[in-house]
Amino acid sequence: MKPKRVRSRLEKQGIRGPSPSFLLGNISEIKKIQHEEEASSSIAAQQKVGMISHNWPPTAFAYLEKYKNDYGPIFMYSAGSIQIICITEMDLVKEVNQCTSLSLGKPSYLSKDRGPLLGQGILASSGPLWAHQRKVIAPQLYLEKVKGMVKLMVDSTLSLVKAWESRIESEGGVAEISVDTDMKSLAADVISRACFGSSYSKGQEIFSKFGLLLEVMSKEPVGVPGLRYLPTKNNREIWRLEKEINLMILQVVKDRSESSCEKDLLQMILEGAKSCGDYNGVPLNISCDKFIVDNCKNIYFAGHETSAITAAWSFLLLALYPEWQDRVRAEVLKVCKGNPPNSEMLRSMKIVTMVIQETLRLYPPAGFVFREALDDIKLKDIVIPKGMGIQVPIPILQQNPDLWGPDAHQFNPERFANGVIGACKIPQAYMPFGAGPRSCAGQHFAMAELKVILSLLVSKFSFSLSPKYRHSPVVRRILEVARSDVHDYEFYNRLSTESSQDKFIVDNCKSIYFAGHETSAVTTSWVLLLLAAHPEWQAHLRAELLEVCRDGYPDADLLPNLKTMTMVIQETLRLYPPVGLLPREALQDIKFKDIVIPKGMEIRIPIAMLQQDPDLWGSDAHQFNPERFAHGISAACKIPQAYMPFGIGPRICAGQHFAMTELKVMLSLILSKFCVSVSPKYHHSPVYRLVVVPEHGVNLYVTKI
Ligand code: HEM
Repeated sequence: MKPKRVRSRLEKQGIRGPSPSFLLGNISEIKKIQHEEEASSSIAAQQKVGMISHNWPPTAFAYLEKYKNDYGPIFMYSAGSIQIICITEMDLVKEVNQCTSLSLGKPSYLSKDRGPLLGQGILASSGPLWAHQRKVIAPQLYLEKVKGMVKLMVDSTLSLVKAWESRIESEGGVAEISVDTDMKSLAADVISRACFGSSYSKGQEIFSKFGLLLEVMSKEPVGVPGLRYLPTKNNREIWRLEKEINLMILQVVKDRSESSCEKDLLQMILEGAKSCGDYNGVPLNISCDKFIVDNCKNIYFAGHETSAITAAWSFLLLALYPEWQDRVRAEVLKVCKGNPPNSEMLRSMKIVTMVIQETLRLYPPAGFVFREALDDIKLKDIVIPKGMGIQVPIPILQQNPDLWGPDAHQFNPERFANGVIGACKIPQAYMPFGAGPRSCAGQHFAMAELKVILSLLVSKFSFSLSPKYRHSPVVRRILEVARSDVHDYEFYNRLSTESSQDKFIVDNCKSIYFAGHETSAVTTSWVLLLLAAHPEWQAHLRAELLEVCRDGYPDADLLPNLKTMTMVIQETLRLYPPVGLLPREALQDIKFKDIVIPKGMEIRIPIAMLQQDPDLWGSDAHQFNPERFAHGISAACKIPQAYMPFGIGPRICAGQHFAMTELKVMLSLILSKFCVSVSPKYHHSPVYRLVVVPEHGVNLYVTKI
């Protein structure tokens, strides 16, 4: 049904929402609301004075808060071609959760726009195909089966315990550990063992590629018509990874003999694939191979990052609330008596359970329960038209003070002492694992895994917060409908509007920060990378520094004598100019040479291309050769005006002397103390994101001289 008709049917029933624009719907507006909120977020403000607030949903979902205030607890909005009704009213939430009709399915964009990740597996499918998959997969994750998997969870966690023990010892008793990274590897190990049994190392390889696919796909918005078919660089990478992953999974299946007695999740998917022809006589239209591949990917997707991030949040909260850390440790010691936990012990851990429940309330990994009306469907007294997406925002409901009391934004596991029913006025508002027939099939698995991880690590280690930690929960929009990128447009718009005095001050502070921050930072990184790749120039520079500065630091008088340094920076700025394009707009008709450029036309000068044009710079234009600047810019290039890393003309960078001084000071201090070489992890991929940046960062080996 056409979006306009769908909306008008809901409008007639009193449901309102912002008017959508053609093609993008409310995507641009949503993006703007988010930008504004994130810039002035109270979380950021509190962070500055060293406080951590758990009330993050109003920032991460600022657009939903705004629409809720403007249009009431049930409202609609539009994300590209997708029409969505968002429900925060509990009576209707309950109806959605209790609805068992197959007419309420998963949004079709999940298997379309997110096809390479989810395909038609259990997470994304609907109707009889989902019902068949649920019947195959869910029983394998029931409590009884999970009991048999506790040992593999313990084995994985004990490997991490060993690794942390030796690290802490080598670092003198205290180590600063990036817990979220380690939790990701641990959860990947657990799910690989559970899914692939004895072939789990192959599984790990597959899933590490899947992690890459996830990362590439998180850059792609959903809901923008036709986008997934375009052969963009990102899409081509997605297609390549998808093909590789699918082939690798099928190879593991092929290697597994017919008579395999494995009891892992893959085996049960293989069994299920044998009967994937029909469900109660309804043909399912899915090949065996696709059934297997998509469900392997779904289980990994559903069960990896969710558990990893929950474990990481739990440790953060325990570090923030040492009294709860002590209570967890005391309980584990009492229950396990120094032994690794088994399923019986896990069942007796009340405090650990409460801490996990409270963590999942404040930081639920899934932002929404998503559904789609596959037919017109009546929920309470609202008929939701076929094709409408339905969203229930989990974090907003789980921190609603009307439901949870005045301490709704605080960490207080005690509220779960008498279970979920004792914790919340309407217990159905607690839904970290979703609700109803489509609730998380792996929740017993996840709870067991989290209890194993927490109990083992808290009994062996004590956690406190590193001063480097910055609290900034964000929503990675993998499954949520997206907002397209209008960043460049907004940036230039903001620079050109000056009205009040305050605005003048605020906008110019922001402009100076924007203009002077990332540009200098990224140039320093590129210089260091180029010097790491060209050790002969690194040696020249170091010799110059010794000669000019002796053992001292460079001061204003010495800096002009650093000739080699200037050449190296100039050559870096030629090859990697942070500002790749110079934009202008004709505010009136304007004549250049014999071309009249009409008012309103944007003009772009591609700096990066001009600075590597062999006709201007010679046959070594693409090579790093600072020598070309030995006699200044005019000798380096046939037409010196083609060198414009700082722009050109009356609008040339006002901070170029500041930048050159900053670069020289930073580089001379770094290089006089350290030697750099390229790490094998470095992957060269310069990309243009407002400034030209190394896509995967710059990994260097740094050794002290
Ligand atoms: C803390 C950890 C986890 C959280 C918070 C979580 C949360 C969720 C949520 C919110 C859903 C969607 C429910 C709905 O739409 O109503 C879901 C679905 C699902 N989860 Fe989990 N999950 C976790 C771990 C796991 C694990 C470890 C596995 C597998 C081993 C798993 C397997 C699944 C599956 C198969 C589904 C699809 C169910 C269906 O559509 O029928 N999850 N999960």
